[in-house]
Amino acid sequence: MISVQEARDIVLAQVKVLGTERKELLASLGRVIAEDVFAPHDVPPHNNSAMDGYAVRSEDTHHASREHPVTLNVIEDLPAGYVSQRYLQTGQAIRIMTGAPIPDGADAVVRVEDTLRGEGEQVLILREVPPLYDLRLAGEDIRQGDLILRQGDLLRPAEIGLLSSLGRSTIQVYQRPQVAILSTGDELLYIDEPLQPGKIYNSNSYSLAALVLDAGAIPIQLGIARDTREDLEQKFLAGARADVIISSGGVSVGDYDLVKEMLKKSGSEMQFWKVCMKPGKPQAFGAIAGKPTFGLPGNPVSSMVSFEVFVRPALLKMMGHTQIYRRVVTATLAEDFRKSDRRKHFVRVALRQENTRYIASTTGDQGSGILRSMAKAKGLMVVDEERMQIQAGESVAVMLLDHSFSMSSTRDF
Ligand SMILES: Nc1nc2c(c(=O)[nH]1)N[C@H]1C(S)=C(S)[C@@H](COP(=O)(O)OP(=O)(O)OC[C@H]3O[C@@H](n4cnc5c(N)ncnc54)[C@H](O)[C@@H]3O)O[C@H]1N2
Ligand code: MOO
Repeated sequence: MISVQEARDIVLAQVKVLGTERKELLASLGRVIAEDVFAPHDVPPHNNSAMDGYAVRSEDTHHASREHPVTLNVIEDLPAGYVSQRYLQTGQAIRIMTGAPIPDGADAVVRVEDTLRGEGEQVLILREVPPLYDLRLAGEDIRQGDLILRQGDLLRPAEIGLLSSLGRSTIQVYQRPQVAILSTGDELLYIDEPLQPGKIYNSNSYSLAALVLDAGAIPIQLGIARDTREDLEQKFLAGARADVIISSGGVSVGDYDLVKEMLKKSGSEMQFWKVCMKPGKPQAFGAIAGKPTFGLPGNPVSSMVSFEVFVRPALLKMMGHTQIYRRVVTATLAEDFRKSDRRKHFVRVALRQENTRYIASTTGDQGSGILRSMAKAKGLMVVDEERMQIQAGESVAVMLLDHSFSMSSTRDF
């Protein structure tokens, strides 16, 4: 048997980072940027007002107070988006809106709450302001020439906002792999067919496609290959048009596990593994027509767990991510746990938080066909090969299955 670590090293050594493409800014959300971005100009591009109020010469406000206001002549009304053509002289003010460029001659803003309208075009200043008061200086966010984003950075909503503040409408990002998903087995039905004796619905195709989407890649559901050499061969070769192929089923020792045979024969470079893990012991990995191919086990939970352990990191690597693993946290196990073999176990657990600690409890029957226990799980407790039992209260490592939905909470701050 090969260890999980060895298997993962082989997988990650085989898959390569994909090429890059130019995307419209919003469509790049969640992607990894493939260029260094330098600021073409300052942000904000001009000194501007932080408040609605009056642009003034700060020296004009000396000793101004509610009891002894200073009167200034309002020479202009300046909304955001317009540049004043006037030069502010002593004794003058310009009514200014938040974001409007500071007129030449002015060096501070008095917010409207600290003023009163005077006679005609006059304003009463009710407080003294120092130079630069309520000004936002050009370049205080970003300086022209600054390195703003580096190749390899993840584009989250804040990065999208930042790039748009620089006037970038498109951006170079790493491509997303197309992932062909093939289910094998004569027992499988399409989900819109009526249930028949001896048959089950092809659920793996959907859980795997959803995992692919959730990882940011593009699933292509190839449907069901029947347990015949011809059908398998044809479907696998169709899959090779994608960047990655995933199959489920047909990798163990059953009489009908033709996938194995077919792949060995077709000159594809597949290795069949018994990986020292539970679930997910029988697996295959290699290449068909040069495309990385994962032969995942058929059991519904096993295929999802194997995806988490091997496929997801590989897809993230292909998309240029540098952080390719799920977050692992330390939790306290709420119950006793016992193992009967020396494999690395991935145990479905629910998680709750008590003060600063995570408390993990198993989600019930851990059979590889019990998909409900996966639906209840917030994480996979990883129990190393040699650790045979864990007592309630001991610390364990939990890999979070933390796509955005399951990380939302009913608890507010
Ligand atoms: N004699 C042995 N039998 C089995 C072993 C073993 O070591 N010796 N390993 C077991 C384990 S563990 C697993 S995991 C499975 C893996 O087998 P296969 O990859 O060949 O998968 P299948 O036999 O085709 O199916 C297993 C199970 O999963 C259901 N299945 C398959 N595809 C789908 C699908 N697309 N959607 C929903 N469910 C699916 C299938 O009906 C079977 O019940 O082998 C064990 N046997
Ligand atoms: O190796 Mo199987 O995946 O335990 O169900």
